[in-house]
Amino acid sequence: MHFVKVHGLGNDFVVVNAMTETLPADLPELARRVCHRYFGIGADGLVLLHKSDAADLRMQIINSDGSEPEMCGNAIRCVAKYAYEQNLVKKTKIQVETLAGIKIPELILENGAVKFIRVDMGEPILERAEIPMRGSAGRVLAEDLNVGNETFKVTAVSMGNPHCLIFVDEAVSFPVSLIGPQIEIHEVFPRKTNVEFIEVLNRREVKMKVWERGAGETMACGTGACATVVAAVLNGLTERQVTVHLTGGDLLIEWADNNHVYMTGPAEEVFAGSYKL
Ligand SMILES: N[C@@H](CCC[C@H](N)C(=O)O)C(=O)O
Repeated sequence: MHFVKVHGLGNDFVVVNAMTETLPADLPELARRVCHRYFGIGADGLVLLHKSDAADLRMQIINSDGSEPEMCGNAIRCVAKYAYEQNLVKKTKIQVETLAGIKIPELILENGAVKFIRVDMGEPILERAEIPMRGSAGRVLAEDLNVGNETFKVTAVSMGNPHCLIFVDEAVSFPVSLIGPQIEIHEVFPRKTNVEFIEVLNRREVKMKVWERGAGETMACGTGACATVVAAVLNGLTERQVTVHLTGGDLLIEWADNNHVYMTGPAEEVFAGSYKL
């Protein structure tokens, strides 16, 4: 199976063109195998490119634990760059079908090369039941969540996939890998959740650490950065255009007046190879 290893700010993926490669039937098992850091290629997720009847192509992502999320912000930037450079599409504004609907990455070129990708991530979902999160109807804003013997103030936002956002005094020293997995599988999130720990630096900059559903702590999360800014605005903490500093680098996020969230950041191809099925 031919693949390309890519990353968006260290959030890394194995990309396979499923339009030309023959894949085994058990895709969750394939994802677990190729993503394994010691016995496989090593990645946070497996990304498959398919033909689409509704868009230029369809992106399917499978987390390293074999679960299938609705959307991935860092992967979609990598996919857009790959599709353009491999001539799978011959335009700079690409429609990509995902389980969270059609998203639109736009390539920003410098001297003919892709420098950044700006993605129209669509509208955030704020209604509790649609995130989904259990409890009475309405938005989830700075609401108490009991985790073990601690209580956190959480805000919940879906960018197609669920995010539980917590503002903390210091992101870098926060015990992400202790608290993150407990919230990921908390009973109030019926489809589990991604968890973000956010330190507000000023009204235009935040630091964020993430525990991802199905992948654990990663160096960056694109949908998580978008959800972070939506949560920060809703809590009155930042402006609508914010630089999100992640472990792997920065994303510029704008929650625009048309209610769409725009994410701008890089994508890199690291190497290509073939994997023995
Ligand atoms: N890293 C991604 C999100 C990948 C999916 C996530 N783990 C989930 O299960 O929702 C991003 O950049 O958005």
